[in-house]
Amino acid sequence: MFKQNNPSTLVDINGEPTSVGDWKREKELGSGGFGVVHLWLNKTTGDSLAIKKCKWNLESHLTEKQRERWKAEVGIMEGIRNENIVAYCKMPEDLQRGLSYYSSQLPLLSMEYCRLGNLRSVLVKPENCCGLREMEILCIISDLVNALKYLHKLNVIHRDIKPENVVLQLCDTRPRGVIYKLIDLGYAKEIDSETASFVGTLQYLAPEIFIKQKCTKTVDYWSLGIVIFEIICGIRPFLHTFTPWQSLAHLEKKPSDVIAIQLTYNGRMEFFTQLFKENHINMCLAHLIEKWLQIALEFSPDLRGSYNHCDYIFAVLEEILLKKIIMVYSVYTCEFLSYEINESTLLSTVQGWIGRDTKIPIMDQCIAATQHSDSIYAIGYYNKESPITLFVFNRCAPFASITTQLPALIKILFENCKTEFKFGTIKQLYAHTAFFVLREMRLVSGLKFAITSQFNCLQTIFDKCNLQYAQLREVLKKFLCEVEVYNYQDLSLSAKVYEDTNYSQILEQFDGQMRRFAQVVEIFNKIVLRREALLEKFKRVEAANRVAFRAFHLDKFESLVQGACDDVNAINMYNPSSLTGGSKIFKIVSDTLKLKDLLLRDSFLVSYLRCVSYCWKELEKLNSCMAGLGTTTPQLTLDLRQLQAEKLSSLSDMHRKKANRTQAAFNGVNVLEENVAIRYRFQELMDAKFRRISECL
Ligand SMILES: Nc1ncnc2c1ncn2[C@@H]1O[C@H](COP(=O)(O)OP(=O)(O)OP(=O)(O)O)[C@@H](O)[C@H]1O
Repeated sequence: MFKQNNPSTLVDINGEPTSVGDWKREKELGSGGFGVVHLWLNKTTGDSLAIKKCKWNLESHLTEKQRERWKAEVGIMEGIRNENIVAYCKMPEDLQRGLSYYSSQLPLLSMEYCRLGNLRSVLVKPENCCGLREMEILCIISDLVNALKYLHKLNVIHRDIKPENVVLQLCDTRPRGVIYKLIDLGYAKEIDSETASFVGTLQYLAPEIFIKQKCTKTVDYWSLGIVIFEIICGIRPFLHTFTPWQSLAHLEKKPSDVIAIQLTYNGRMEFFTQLFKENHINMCLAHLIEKWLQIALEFSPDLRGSYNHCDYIFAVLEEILLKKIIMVYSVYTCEFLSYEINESTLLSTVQGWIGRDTKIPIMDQCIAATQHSDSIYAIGYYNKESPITLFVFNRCAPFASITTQLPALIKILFENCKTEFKFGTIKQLYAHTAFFVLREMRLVSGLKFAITSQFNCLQTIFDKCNLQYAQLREVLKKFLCEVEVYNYQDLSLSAKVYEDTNYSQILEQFDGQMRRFAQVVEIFNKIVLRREALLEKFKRVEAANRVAFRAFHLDKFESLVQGACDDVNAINMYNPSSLTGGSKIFKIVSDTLKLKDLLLRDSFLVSYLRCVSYCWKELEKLNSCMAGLGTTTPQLTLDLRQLQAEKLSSLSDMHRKKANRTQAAFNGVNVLEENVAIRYRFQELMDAKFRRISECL
């Protein structure tokens, strides 16, 4: 480290400043073809800046055009204000002075520092070898669309969209705490400029750039398509091991709906109209994105993306992001299902789709949800932030006989274990093995999540049952009170009134009412007994729930995932010969299958699920029975009141007055107990059952 003539600046051996006043060059954030980006930190204020400068040994070799491009980037960046494009930051004067003393004529680009690295560093993680998770993908798509729409509106084409040019920044307001930003507008240029030139990282460039056609916005559509495919599947879609020139001829010949071309293990060229199967997104979203990729990855720039307006391609993506896709986990078939829904999709419609896909008849489907909804519309269960919102169980059998699907390449390896695979295929085999173990672990975690949700739902139904039970008791008590008032008034009547025919008709009706009430009470009696039995059963389920998870062995799945990811890492980094045979893959896959099989056959888990199904079914029956009584009994009460009113109006004024006087006198006394005459009148109705239930009320 040398102190130079500027006293507050320190420089390294190459004459590059490492410290200017309070500012210290902390580390290199990355470098590309021409530039190198460093992190500068102010030790007093804690401020940070990412400063891009031309590589020191390159500057004198740059052509005039390259110099212009460099200056253009700084110029464009200064005028840009978009949350998904890295922000230009004016350099503090002292730092500017210190740095420019040692830098060339080329301007420095000072930007906000995005501390979470670039998208490439996320993609190279072994657990992402077959693509990122859905939520992350949706965030990236949304952020890139926002940035590109903005640039295109300003008539600027980025021309170098690739994972290295997407950086991650912390963001408190985002659910995942991350925002994605585009960097490197070094190749961006105003639309309507001259024909395309070779710029950018070749693998992401639109084909017309290689054949020197006019460069339009559609080059960004192509690169965006390649990036989106890569974040979903983990590899680029078109012959990812070929150079762009090698793939060009094949791209030219590809039909419009082809969104990927791959060499098979035996050297055949395979064309795909769908995403590679080894990815982590739901089927519903996958189909929508496949359709979009068909317009983004159209070979002809004239046809690519533009339908009837220039932002059509972004509008389609935005529409996809707004779609409501409900995620369902079927415990019976141990799989994830996904369905596109809207505000008017009925839950019964979704159940119909589930029935079609899982073969669980609707009447045997038991639906548990992460969020509670009594709505008949499926939308009540939709939650954008939650990966699964509905769990479906088969009341009749915990699990179907499940055959686990292996990735196609692994199947080929197992069927032809003597085949010598090329190194590229072996790498892919390890990636698919890691994908397979990750997927199986996700399915097993889904099952655990399902069981937890089912238990929570059962508890909610039980609480509802208790509430309904208490309400029903109140309703029945109220009815009994009405009866008491009725009898009470009856007590005060003279014999003459009893002979009144109209009145005796009312009495008959009353007797009828009481008989109906006796029936209600009889049902309630059964409810009491059933509820007690269920309470016992529920206590057992509660205790079993705590041990039901012991069969899951998620720790063992985790170590299998770790092992598979370590192998992916090793084969990508240093190509060890120990991994070239298929035995390691065979072991990981068979250990995973064994673990899953043990879980699905676990007798405790199976009987636990059966017991929950039984409780659930019984509770549902009980609740609907109570709901029925809950509506019948108030009606009985109303009818009784009506009878009372009729009775009173059939009495003369004198009798009514007498009745009221007596009522006042007997106020607060339990008439049913005290009055012998009334007890006689209703003794037929107050049979043993009835009295037992009255006591229990
Ligand atoms: N603002 C920033 N915050 C954090 N890291 C950054 C920032 N800007 C750039 N980087 C890192 O530096 C790397 C190189 O930056 P950049 O792409 O701008 O250089 P380049 O020389 O123009 O590259 P290319 O060869 O693609 O033209 C990026 O991939 C990224 O990892």
